[in-house]
Amino acid sequence: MIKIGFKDLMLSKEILKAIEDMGFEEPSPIQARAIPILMEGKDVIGQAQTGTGKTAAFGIPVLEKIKSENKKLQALILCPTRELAIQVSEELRRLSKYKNNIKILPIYGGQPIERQIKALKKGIHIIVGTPGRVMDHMRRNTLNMDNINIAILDEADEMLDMGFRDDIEKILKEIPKERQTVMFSATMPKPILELTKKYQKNPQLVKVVHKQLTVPNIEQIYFEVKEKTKLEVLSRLIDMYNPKLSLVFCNTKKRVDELVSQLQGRGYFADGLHGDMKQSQRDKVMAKFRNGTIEILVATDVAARGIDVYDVEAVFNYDLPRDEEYYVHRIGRTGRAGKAGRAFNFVVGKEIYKLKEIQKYTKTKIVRQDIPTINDVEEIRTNLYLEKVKAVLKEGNMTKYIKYIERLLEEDYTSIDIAAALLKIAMGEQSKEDFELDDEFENTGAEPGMVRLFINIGKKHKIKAKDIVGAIAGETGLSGKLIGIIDVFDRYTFVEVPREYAKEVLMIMKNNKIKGKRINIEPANSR
Ligand SMILES: Nc1ncnc2c1ncn2[C@@H]1O[C@H](COP(=O)(O)OP(=O)(O)OP(=O)(O)O)[C@@H](O)[C@H]1O
Ligand SMILES: [Mg+2]
Repeated sequence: MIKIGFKDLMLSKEILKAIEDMGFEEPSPIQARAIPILMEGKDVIGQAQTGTGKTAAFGIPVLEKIKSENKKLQALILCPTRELAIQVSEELRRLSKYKNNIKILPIYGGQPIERQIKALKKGIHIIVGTPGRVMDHMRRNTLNMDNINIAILDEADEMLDMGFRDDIEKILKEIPKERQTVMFSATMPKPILELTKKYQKNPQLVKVVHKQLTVPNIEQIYFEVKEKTKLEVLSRLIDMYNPKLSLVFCNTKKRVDELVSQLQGRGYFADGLHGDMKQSQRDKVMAKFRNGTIEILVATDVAARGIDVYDVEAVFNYDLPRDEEYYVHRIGRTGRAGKAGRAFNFVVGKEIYKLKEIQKYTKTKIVRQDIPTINDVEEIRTNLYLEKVKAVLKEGNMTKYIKYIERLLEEDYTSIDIAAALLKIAMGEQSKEDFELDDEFENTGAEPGMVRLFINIGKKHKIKAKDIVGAIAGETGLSGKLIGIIDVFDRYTFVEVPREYAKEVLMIMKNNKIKGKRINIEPANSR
């Protein structure tokens, strides 16, 4: 088969330049096949696996079709969630970098409608919106749909599903009939294909066929767990694999909130995303996740469709999804654009049958693994350190350090003992086992095995419990789950840490700052 390049797709030089800036070397299969058909003006049903560039597959032809000198609205893209509407409009902005007179506007609920109306008045060529808000504008007559000649439904199956179907129908009825109608998704359940007949004219089915519905570069694993142990298993997996970013799916908003506070309590940088949150809050969380301030995003299925965040290395189905399609979309948040990813599934009791259904539907094998023991976590952690040591050895450049080690060798220590001692320090484990209890740690009122530390955080602080736990975990290198928080009171708080770590925490945190504020920390018995 001849490889098609972007240059073969009859694109304008502005688009080709933007594609190059974005680092796309060659079109993905769905792009190579769908772009020419869309450029011809035909209706398309496009299906291809998650993370394979469907956005640009419809985005590039849309941008090429816009006549920017005409200040009228010419294209409408509908997306199921606000986060996706924002993301798609960002991708279009990047693609239109050198066609900078094309105006693109995302419109979604939660944002003040007046602001959107004002922006619309300036002349917008492409709208990327959620059905609800687009309907809102239609009712207010703030959208002139008369010149739209292409309508795109991203995540078409989800959008046509239940709740949105009426809205979509009303919106499409407002758009002139001689339009192009396009639908894209990674899944196209049969009943939905039948529905498209109603909206599309002689649609071309562009399906990038694969045996599996999910991408092969995602390693898929399941664990048989008890409901009670899910949190512990999740923590161990995160400690073990140390993914840059993780996405954890729960089935309800309540479960999301619960898990977020449990993870924060264990010192992880976690936050939640679900439909009950205010838009501004949702935007903040997404932005923090994209820039890595939040490392674990716990979400309902609002984050399952279309969301493209670069460093998501692991997806957890903390609760198995209710239907098979959602499995495909959820795990598809990792392993995007050819990168590797891992998907972990927690299976409780009879849910194993559900998992079998999922495997049948996706035509993939999800491999069973034993729950990692604390020793496994330790083993993997150690391996990570040893890998680091090897990397430094490979780099060389150690003359300076060799000199120091020679001093110890002269004192009759063996090199193997010295190396072991250094590793112990590097792994933050020095003096743990032979730690002697000082009197100051007696009677602090903590749980058995723990020591309570008093922290004075001063007046008018904006420090939250999770900041404190997070800072202690970060500064001391102790995994956050070893530290418990009691509560943040007016000017002070207590934390509980395991006895063997108390001295170390105290030493490191003395004169330390949390959120830029100097804290005062001491054993709680002196209170
Ligand atoms: N030709 C290409 N070469 C390299 N990267 C690409 C190419 N096309 C798109 N990408 C990048 O791949 C990532 C995934 O693309 P996109 O979000 O469009 O996937 P999708 O097919 O819509 O997935 P989903 O089904 O999850 O919505 C994006 O970061 C995008 O910028
Ligand atoms: Mg997409």
